[in-house]
Amino acid sequence: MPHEISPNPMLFNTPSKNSRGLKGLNSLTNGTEEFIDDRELAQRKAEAAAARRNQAAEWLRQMDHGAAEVLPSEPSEEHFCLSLRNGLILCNVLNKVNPGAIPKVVEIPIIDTEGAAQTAIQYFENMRNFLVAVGRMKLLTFEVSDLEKGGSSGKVVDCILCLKGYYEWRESGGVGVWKYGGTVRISSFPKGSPSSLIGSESADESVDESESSQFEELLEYLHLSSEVSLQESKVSNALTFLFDHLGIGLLQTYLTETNELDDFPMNSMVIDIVLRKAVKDLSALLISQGNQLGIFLKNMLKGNCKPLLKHEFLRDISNYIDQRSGLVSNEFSKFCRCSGKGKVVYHDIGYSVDKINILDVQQKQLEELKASFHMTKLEVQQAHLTWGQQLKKIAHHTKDLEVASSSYHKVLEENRQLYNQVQDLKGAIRVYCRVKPFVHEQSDEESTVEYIGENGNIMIVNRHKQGKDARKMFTFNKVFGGNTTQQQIYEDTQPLIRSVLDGFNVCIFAYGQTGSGKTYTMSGPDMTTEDTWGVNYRALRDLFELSEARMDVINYEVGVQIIEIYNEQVRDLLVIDGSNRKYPSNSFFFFFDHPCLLLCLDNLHIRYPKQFSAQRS
Ligand SMILES: Nc1ncnc2c1ncn2[C@@H]1O[C@H](COP(=O)(O)OP(=O)(O)OP(=O)(O)O)[C@@H](O)[C@H]1O
Repeated sequence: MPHEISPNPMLFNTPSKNSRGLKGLNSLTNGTEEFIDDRELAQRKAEAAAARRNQAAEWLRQMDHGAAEVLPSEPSEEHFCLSLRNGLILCNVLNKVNPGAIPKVVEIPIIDTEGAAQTAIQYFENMRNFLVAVGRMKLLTFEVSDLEKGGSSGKVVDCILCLKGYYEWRESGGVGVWKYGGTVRISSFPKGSPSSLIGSESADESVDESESSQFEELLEYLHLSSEVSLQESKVSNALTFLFDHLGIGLLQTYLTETNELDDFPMNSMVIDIVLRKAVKDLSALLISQGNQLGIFLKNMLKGNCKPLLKHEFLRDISNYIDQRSGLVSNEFSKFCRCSGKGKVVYHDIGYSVDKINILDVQQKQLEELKASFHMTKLEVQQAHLTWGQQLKKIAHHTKDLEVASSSYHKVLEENRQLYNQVQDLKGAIRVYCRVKPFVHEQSDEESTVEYIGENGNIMIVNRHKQGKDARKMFTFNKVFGGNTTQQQIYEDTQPLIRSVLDGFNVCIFAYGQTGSGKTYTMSGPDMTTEDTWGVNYRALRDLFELSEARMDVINYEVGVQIIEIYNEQVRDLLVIDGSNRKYPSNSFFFFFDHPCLLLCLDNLHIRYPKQFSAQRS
């Protein structure tokens, strides 16, 4: 399949009014800027489009009789699309260009009951067959909707001109390169310079006739041999590459511009100016190349060089073209992109200096961000390292704690045993005496307590007796005087509560005559005031506090039973059913399955049962 040159109308199909021949292009290289307004630009574009459409229509008319009937030589855009919409002309022409490309063309639409819809489907089949065939031939194609109102008729025109170019190329023997809208021939080199490759319309008519005839002689000499076609093809390929490269470069530059900066003036005038400037520079380069090649060839024809054989001549031309292609390619690369860093340069586009600065600033910021990212990464790595070390330390400490904890439990057990041994040594049964102070109305009376010793002795005096019988000494574990506080009373009992939680039974009760202060000592005068709490409350408070403190080690269950012993009758005070409250027998035994704290809440006028014991297990 032949090589096709990119059909960008902005670059390659400059309308004749605005087209520039050799001299016109030269005049653009003097650095003067030419500006046109949007209106003029639009007008030029419309003219160019109409010219191309007319060219396409004319060719279709030549190729197909049917087209000559329905399609005028200068149709309006609407008429043009309308005439082609049924696909009939296009299919017929394509079958002429490439016989058998579309085997079945719907010539006369069948109008049946379903009417227009059916007709449209048949037309559509023509269009579809045409587009498929064109696509298969790797030619320019378009969408069916481009023939509808609002579609891009330019694409349809491109397709037809492309087909035309292909057809002409085939007709001329299918050698070398081709492009629609203008054939590429070696004869166009000297006459129109390489700029003629841009489009057939751009040939400079003012070229010297004598020069032209000299080149015709040259062509004669070369006999349009296949070698010439090969060189022609090489030149065209090189130029095509350059055009493509330029186009992509421009597009990239433009997109980079518009993406980076929101305020880029995106109007068609600016784009047109940029493209025109690019085309101008490209054309200048091509002219320069063409001139040099022209001079080279002229010199050869005039005999300035020594006579060459045909193959030497071809070799020299080939070398020359290779060399120049490389140079031009470098120029365009420089134009579009900086080599190396892929940074876009704008020295050929004056309006973007500010944007370069912005890009530089952004580049700088990016580098700063990279540096800070690098720093953060290092910090994270450092933190990771430190955490790792700390984790190791913690693991080490945890092991130490495990060891310490196991030895702590051993020590605790030892401590428990020693503690309870101390309690044992203090006495399994301890009897304390508390002297009741005089209450208000008794304040004038004389106390019978004559002496209270530190070792638990108390001396009682009977003032009604004389001599030896008047004084009696009693010994207890400890004697508490009349001004002893509730806390002091409890202090000697407190260690026994811990023993209960260590698995020992403890019984605490008060004994004494009526009004001697049993209730006062065991319960206290005022339950609501903690300072006056008696032994019972304090013992229970410690019991719960201790069991709570040991919660992590031991789970204690605390149960309560409250009984009343009165008149040798035992009653369970927590039984709701009154009939069962009494215990069946008069005798009452305490059986301690579990460590027990027996507290006497109130009077214990004991004649206490022989079996009663509060022995420690
Ligand atoms: N240590 C004390 N200090 C001050 N007041 C006391 C003391 N001991 C007892 N009392 C007072 O003596 C009175 C009798 O005390 P309490 O009721 O405790 O005696 P009791 O032995 O329980 O009597 P009963 O056997 O009749 O129940 C109460 O008013 C009490 O407040």
